[in-house]
Amino acid sequence: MTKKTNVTPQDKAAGKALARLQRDGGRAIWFAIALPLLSGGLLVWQASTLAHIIGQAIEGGETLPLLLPALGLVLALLTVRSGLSALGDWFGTLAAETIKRNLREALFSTLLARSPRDQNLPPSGAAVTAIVDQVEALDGYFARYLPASAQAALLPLVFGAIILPLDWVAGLLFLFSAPLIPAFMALVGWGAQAATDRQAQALTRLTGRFADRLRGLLTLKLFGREAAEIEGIVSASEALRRRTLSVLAIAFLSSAVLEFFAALGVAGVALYLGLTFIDYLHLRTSPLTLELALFLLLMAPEVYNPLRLLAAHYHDRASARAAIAEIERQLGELPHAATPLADVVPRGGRALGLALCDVTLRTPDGQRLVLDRICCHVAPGQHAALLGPSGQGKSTLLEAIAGLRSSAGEICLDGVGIKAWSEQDLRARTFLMTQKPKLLHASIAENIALARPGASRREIETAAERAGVARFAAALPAGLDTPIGEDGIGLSGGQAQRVALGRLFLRDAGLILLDEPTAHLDAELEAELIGSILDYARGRTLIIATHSLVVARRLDKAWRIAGQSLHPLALPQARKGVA
Ligand SMILES: Nc1ncnc2c1ncn2[C@@H]1O[C@H](COP(=O)(O)OP(=O)(O)OP(=O)(O)O)[C@@H](O)[C@H]1O
Repeated sequence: MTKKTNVTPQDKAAGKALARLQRDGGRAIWFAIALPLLSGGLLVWQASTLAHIIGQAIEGGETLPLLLPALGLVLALLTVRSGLSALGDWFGTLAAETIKRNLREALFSTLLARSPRDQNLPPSGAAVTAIVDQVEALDGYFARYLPASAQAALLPLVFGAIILPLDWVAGLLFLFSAPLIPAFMALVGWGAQAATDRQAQALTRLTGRFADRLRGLLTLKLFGREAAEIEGIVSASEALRRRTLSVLAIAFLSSAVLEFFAALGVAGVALYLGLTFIDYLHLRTSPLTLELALFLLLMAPEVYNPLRLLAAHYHDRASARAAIAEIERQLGELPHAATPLADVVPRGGRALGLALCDVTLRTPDGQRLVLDRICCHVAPGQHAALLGPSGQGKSTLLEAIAGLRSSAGEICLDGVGIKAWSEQDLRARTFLMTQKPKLLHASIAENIALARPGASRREIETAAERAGVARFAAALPAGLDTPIGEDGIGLSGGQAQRVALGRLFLRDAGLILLDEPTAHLDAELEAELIGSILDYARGRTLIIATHSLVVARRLDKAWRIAGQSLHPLALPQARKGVA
């Protein structure tokens, strides 16, 4: 088995990304780091005052009333330090929440800005894990690890430097033993990063598998594959369990190393003080007072405390680096800022003419040629049909015209290449209904209104009427307000198709692209809906991909896709408005 023994370029990149994200924490992160340091400074004052009180009470014979102001000071210091700690924690949480919120916004907006047909888009389960779980894994790094690492780097040295002039033996013991602890911890935790990386990947695999199988639940049930799938999920969970345990084993081992050395250091100081008091050791030039001995004893655990804190949060660093690597593996390089997105406002305007010149389209994976150097022209306001056997490229062509697929050659809308069209203008002026339009988990009315936010109830009802939705919605318990499940559960295939088609009538598109809009409908309903579509598309350009010659005959012209080419078809035209 190969073990990571060096800082890999991936680690370096993750470190840089974390440093960049840290800036999003603003001042809060600096307060989260500075307040515990201040509290650490006050600790020296508190310990020395307490040692003074006990020393004066036992060696100086001072009475309680005389010591009351000092006792009050200790109490005040305790209160202030607790306040500083709580405030530090609060700022740490605030900074971490701000960083996570900004990162989620940036990741999600960048994901939304990409084409849904992008070949490199991660599976939805993996994207959810990256944006929700992996971003959450950064919390401990900013809220706890960063303040703890600053305390571990500074406080033991400061405490050691304060103690050194008071007692050189204890000072040297602290100054030498404290740095040894992180060194040994680093040795023990050498493989921690690799183990945490493996754990993050196992989590993505498990969630990805879960999300995928949930979507295909019906298919699994129909083929009686539930037991096999449970086995698959159990083995993915088992892999995650093993990887989590190996991360925990490293964390426990490095904590044990720390505790061992810290206990040794405190015991060493106690032994040295005890032996000095009973005159076995004579390493000091001046006599050891009770006050000084108490101060040293009180400070001894505090020297190691910041290191203990660092050990407790050390895995947060490994988790954060693994999370960054996993996010970048799934979603690409971390975006610097959120991608500005604005909802498209549907716009009216004249019909858009379409011209294809030597257009070549490949499958999304780039492996196969779908259409080879095709040319055609649809005049503004003309209605055209795309026919052809299954799998020949009708959907691919419609999606390319809508700017969702990359293409070679020239696709021009209104005389302008679509690459020159802004995403906003393209969406505002075109309408594409895909073959499997997505319905959201919302009411029928809300699903239709998706096409025009702010549409009035009257407009939604008219759209529902035109799409043949109103007829079946009237029989539902809440009419158009009836909620539908994910993917149109609760509606028949043809009903779901009509709800999606209802969106067309809320847009004022200059180019309408419909992919088999009547695939699930009987002949009568098909004729009725095509009539409604043609009526609405008067004065607009319309292209319908269909297998139905009846539909194609009602349009102005038709092409047949076959053998990677586009062939004009002369069909006897049906009288407009008549099936
Ligand atoms: N994501 C993908 N990755 C690889 N190949 C794909 C992908 N999507 C589609 N294809 C391939 O592209 C070709 C064209 O598919 P397309 O969906 O455009 O055909 P179609 O004519 O619309 O078919 P149908 O009439 O069945 O809807 C098919 O051979 C299909 O296998």
